[in-house]
Amino acid sequence: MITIEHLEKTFETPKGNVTALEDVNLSIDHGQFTCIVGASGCGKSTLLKIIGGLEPPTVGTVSVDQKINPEPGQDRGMMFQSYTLYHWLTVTENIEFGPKLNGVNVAERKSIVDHLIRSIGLTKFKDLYPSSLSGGMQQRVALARMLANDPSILLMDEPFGALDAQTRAMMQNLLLKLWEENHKTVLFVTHDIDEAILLGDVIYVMSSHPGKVKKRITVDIPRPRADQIFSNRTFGDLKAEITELLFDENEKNMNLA
Ligand SMILES: Nc1ncnc2c1ncn2[C@@H]1O[C@H](COP(=O)(O)OP(=O)(O)OP(=O)(O)O)[C@@H](O)[C@H]1O
Repeated sequence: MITIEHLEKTFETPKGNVTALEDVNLSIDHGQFTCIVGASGCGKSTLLKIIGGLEPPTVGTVSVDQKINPEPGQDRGMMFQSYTLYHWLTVTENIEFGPKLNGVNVAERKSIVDHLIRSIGLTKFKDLYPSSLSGGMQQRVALARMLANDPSILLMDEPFGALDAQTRAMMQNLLLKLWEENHKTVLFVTHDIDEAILLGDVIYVMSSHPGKVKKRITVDIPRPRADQIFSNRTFGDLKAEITELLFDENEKNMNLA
């Protein structure tokens, strides 16, 4: 569904060129849950923005459903670590914002919003504004707002990075539940190795300066995973492997600093 070939991204800055990504090649199947882990600055966000059409590649191609280097589109929903809800709109209005913009009629909008608000467990909070919600609740609304446009690809940039451990575990379970219902294609950036193994079918470990794919790892652990995964032997082996791969990158970053 997504194929990336020889992707390079160089930013021109007053201090010279910064090559964020170099010769990145990867391929993501329809319905696959793919995680990207890598040291800070290895180009994870840049990669997601290029796939989302928010940044053009310098060299190479991103093909999404056979469209080459596509502009931003409804087929790709994005979610970020920072809380990005419209603070002047209620929970309901935030979720129905996209469908309304797309001219979806009132009855259909209501059905989309009711279903999503139930899925994220915020029915009682539907008329509140974001400022009255906790961080975890805001991210649940952000998830619902992304899903309201029914994108086939979810591009998620450390969406749970700012949440406490318990809220994060709850969000991971919610995302897995929704993904198991509809099997959308997910590209999920995280710093958290446990999270990547819990969620991903495939993990790309990136190296930095410039960002490249260091290793593609298949997570061969049966689903559902949430309850038993931490005692799974494969989990331990994968965690040790990824930790070692990232340790080298963090060392490299420290030496560059
Ligand atoms: N708009 C920009 N202009 C100039 N340089 C940029 C720009 N965006 C990103 N970069 C540089 O590209 C590199 C990759 O940045 P990016 O934010 O993609 O990394 P990241 O892996 O997502 O980092 P983090 O994990 O810290 O969020 C960094 O060196 C960054 O400084």
